[in-house]
Amino acid sequence: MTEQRDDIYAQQRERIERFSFDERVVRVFPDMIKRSVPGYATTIDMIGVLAARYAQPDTCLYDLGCSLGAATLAMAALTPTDKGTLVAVDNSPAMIEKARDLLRGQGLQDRVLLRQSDVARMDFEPTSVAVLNFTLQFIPLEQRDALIQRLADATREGGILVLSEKIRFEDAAENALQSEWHHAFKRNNGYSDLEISQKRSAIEEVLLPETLAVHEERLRRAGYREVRVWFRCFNFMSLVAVR
Ligand SMILES: Nc1ncnc2c1ncn2[C@@H]1O[C@H](C[S@+](CC[C@H]([NH3+])C(=O)[O-])CC(=O)[O-])[C@@H](O)[C@H]1O
Ligand SMILES: O=C(O)C(=O)Cc1ccccc1
Repeated sequence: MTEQRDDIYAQQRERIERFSFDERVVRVFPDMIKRSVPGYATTIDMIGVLAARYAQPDTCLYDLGCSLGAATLAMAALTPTDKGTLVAVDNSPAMIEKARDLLRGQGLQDRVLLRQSDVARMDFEPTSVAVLNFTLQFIPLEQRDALIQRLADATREGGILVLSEKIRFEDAAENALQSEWHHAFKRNNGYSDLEISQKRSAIEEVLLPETLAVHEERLRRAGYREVRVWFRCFNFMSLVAVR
């Protein structure tokens, strides 16, 4: 399949609408995320590695906010079929529709349960590996504590949550510098200043980054015993929290 280039914000727009995961975004999503999130491919590869290490039999392996199922594919490739049931969830109908085609193309339609659902409202079965790979950042702030608490409660002892997020820095100068580096990354990946600035307006009220300290504190409060940063690049990071 040829990947479609993301040119959604290339033309000057009169009005910038709130960013949403609609058909237009879905069509260019693999290109968009690769060119926008530093280290994205590494997070996907290591989710496979971590799933292989922490998956327990008779549990679910959750990919929450799965988009096109990249993390699910990585987990499926590295975990034996008897080590947990793969469950991939997203609330965007357009994402789910395309993810279903992609999973079928990989022969994984019977191995992966694909669900269209709001992860902040769903019930969790016992789990050993849960993944929120750049998803929590889109959940309303007031719903985040309860979601993480319900996930922690559903996680078996020794199980993990992989939490990847765009982060904010308390210190304004640090925040500005890290954002500037992120924009430099995007410019080097072929986005123009106009694209960068229009996309920034579109995601402003939709993607709400929190500080690393806020994430760590929430995870500890929910009952995760160990919380470790395993990856960081500019204002993007990924944590492993062990129950
Ligand atoms: N409340 C919600 N419930 C379910 N899904 C949601 C919700 N809010 C947003 N989403 C979904 O979360 C995904 C975020 S993208 C994740 C990348 C993927 N994890 C990947 O590893 O490729 C990250 C990004 O685009 O920066 C989208 O598919 C949304 O529809
Ligand atoms: O593009 C950006 O500036 C981001 O912060 C990441 C992103 C990636 C894909 C959808 C929305 C935000």
